[in-house]
Amino acid sequence: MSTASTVTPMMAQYLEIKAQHPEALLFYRMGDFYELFFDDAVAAAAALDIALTKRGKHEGEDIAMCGVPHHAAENYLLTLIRKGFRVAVCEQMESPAEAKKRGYKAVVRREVVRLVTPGTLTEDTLLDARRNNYLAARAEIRGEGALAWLDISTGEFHVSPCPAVMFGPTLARIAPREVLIAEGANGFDVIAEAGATVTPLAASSFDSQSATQRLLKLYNTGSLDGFGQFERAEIAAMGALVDYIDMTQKGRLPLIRPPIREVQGSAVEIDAATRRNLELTHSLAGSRAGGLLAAIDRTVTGPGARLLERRLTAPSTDLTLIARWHDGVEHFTHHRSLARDLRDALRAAPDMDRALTRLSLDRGGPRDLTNIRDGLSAASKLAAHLDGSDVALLEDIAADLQGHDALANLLQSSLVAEPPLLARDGGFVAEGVEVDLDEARTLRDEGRSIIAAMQTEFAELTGINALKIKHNNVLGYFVEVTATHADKMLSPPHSETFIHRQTTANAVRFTTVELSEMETKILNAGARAQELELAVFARLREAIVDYGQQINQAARALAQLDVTTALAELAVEGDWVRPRLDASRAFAVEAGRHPVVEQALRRQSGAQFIPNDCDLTAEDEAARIVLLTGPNMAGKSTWLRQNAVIALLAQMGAFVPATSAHIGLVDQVFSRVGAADDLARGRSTFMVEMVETAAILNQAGSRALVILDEIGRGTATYDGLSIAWATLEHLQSVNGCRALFATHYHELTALAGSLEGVSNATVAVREWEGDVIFLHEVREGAADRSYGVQVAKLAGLPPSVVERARVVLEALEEGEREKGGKSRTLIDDLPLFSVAPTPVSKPMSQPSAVDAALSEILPDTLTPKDALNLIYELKDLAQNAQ
Ligand SMILES: Nc1ncnc2c1ncn2[C@@H]1O[C@H](COP(=O)(O)OP(=O)(O)OP(=O)(O)O)[C@@H](O)[C@H]1O
Repeated sequence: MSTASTVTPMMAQYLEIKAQHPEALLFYRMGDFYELFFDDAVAAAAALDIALTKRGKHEGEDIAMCGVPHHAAENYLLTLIRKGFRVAVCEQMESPAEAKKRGYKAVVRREVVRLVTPGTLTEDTLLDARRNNYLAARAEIRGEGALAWLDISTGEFHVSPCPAVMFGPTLARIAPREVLIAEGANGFDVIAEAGATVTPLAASSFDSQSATQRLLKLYNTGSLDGFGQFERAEIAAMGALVDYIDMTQKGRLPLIRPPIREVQGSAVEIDAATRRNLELTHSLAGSRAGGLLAAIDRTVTGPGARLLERRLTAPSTDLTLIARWHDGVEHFTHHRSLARDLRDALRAAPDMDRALTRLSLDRGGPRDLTNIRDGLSAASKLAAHLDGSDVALLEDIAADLQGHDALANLLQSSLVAEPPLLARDGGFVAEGVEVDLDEARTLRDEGRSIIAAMQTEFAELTGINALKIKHNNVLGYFVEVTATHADKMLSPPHSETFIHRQTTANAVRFTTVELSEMETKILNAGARAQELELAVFARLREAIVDYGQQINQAARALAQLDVTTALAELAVEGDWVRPRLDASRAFAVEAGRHPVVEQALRRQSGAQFIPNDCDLTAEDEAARIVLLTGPNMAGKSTWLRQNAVIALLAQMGAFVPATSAHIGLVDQVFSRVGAADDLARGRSTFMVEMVETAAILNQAGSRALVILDEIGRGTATYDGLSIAWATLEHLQSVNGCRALFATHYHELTALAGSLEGVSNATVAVREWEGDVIFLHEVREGAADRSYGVQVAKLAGLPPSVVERARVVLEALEEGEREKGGKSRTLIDDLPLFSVAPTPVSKPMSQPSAVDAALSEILPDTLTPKDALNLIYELKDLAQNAQ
């Protein structure tokens, strides 16, 4: 059977378009629906949980089909993107009527106007207002790597050299949704591990020469030198991004800001494991609630929240910049009512960056125009509030916030207060902006009353009271009189005005030049009003896009103000202090707290967090290490992590939860927890621990802050102890960094005496009636013992097990004392299996013979002699029972 003949022209068009987008689901527009066919339909119906139907046959088989209504498409898109699909949106490029003009059987022309992928979203409904949505690209040229990343929804564009070892850590920091990589290049696993979608591109997208051309064209400039000196790999990565956006947006490029080149070392280096352990943006359980970011976020705008996350995920190493941030926060901690007013005004500031991107892609609506209007007006109000503050950061913010009156006024006078969502609905341009538009709207809205007025006018003119103006689909508007008035109307002078159209049994119908003009006007008025409004829209859109750079600047200033006031609020609310930062190697925190644990304690039990000091101040280039011992649950991990968190908060420009903090700049933070299960990556617990420890020992420099929590516990005692021992020595002698090292190997505490810069600290506990009470106080010195048995008891281990453990422990300790720790003999000596554990509570069985005898005794009836005999009897019974 010839298949070609069975393919309808429409299906042929579908197949042709689909063939160009095999990797995406094709949303094929048919009237008010997007239809999906074949395998796309099957996949989408399952993913969206919608009905799968059939439509005709192809090659003898039913064609599977499903569809989503055009007006609700965004929600469906969102679900599909979340589930990892890409979608090619194919629109009708002409109306069916236009197609017909080309021929009876002509198929409506359709084109893919956009490819929707996780990294190229622009719609508010598809995006999280408080998070950036990055698309990244990694290029490598002759061993030199680079990463470029771009949030198309805001236009932010960054690039940085990125050697292979930094690929994972950088991805962990920026958390892109989608990463482009050359086909056949390395790094797929790293991207997958970072939770991003991998999109392989042809190597030609990464060609640095065509990349340069693309970038020059994008910025309409003759040279890239104005943006900085880039390595070839950086240009290739940026070029690939631009190429991909061109591809997905089908030739429309959004406003992309000039790339900001990040040099290595400008931000604190934090690898993926450290981010996880410190729970910077997500808790260990994977949710944002419970992470540090959620605990410190007091921002009131989406752009502010995004900036806060960028700051926390990449704290600065630039002392001047950090001081500038701290000055701003400090100013608002002293001017609290000003901060409150500013925050109230900020709440009204919409997300200008995202509105601007949509407008530049011609995907915006009237509300994007009013977002810019309201954003600029909020900006100028805020600038007025900031007048007179002599803090450099705030002066710069104020400067960026003002001077936009011309555009703000234009938008103010052109737009209604609350416009509709879609431009084609009309009604967003204010009255009085365009005479023609006002007239068109009057005609459209008041058409009927104008016709009614005309009817009165004609009735008066002809003296025929029964004259009516009517409308039908064949004639349109017409004047109708009854047959009795026909002659009068058909003879002069009226015949000059009224043109005969139709005679029916009872009536005669006419039109007039004025009426048909009016009809055309009325019929066209709606379309014309729409057209005029769209023209105003296009004009305003252009004015905004032309002014894009200044809008971005104002939006950035708003975000900075939001972050600065939010950090001030956090500081006031939690009694946080401004840290002292300098180029020394100090690390002295007094009464530090962990913000997340503190908040959790308050919420759960109302318990107070016990503040603790930390002194890690190092001499010159020497190492400084505190070895922390103490029982489980005492608060070791909390103390370790709170100090790393305090350093990061300080360098992101925040105040810190302490009564004072002096921190010499930190440029790397490493945090490792021993024996963290990492089943997801399929490595054994101990292997993970060692791989991660190796990374620290190989990378940590003298400005690193290292936190090691029970390293070595993933293996046998002596192996673990030896590894912990050697690790500590390496940190001290080779890395020369500042480190906190929590361990349960008490043997290590001896190193404090022999290794320069190593000291002991312990978390204090008190013992009371055999139980342990946690004081959560970190003190100098080593823990005397581990209290593991007591902690086990607290955890609800059966009393018999706890009791047995206590006996074993005592024997072990005694053996150790007597035999110098030869544990093999010690264990041999222990009657480990010779005695069955004593059950503390007896099973609910029959009463014993002694019990039975006792219950039968009636004491008042016994003589003294009987009583004595009974005692002998009971004793015998008891002995026999054993
Ligand atoms: N400074 C503190 N003040 C009050 N409570 C605290 C403090 N530090 C820790 N805690 C409480 O103690 C609990 C245990 O703390 P943490 O996990 O730090 O102990 P740990 O010594 O590291 O225990 P493990 O060795 O078992 O991991 C915390 O969840 C918290 O509720």
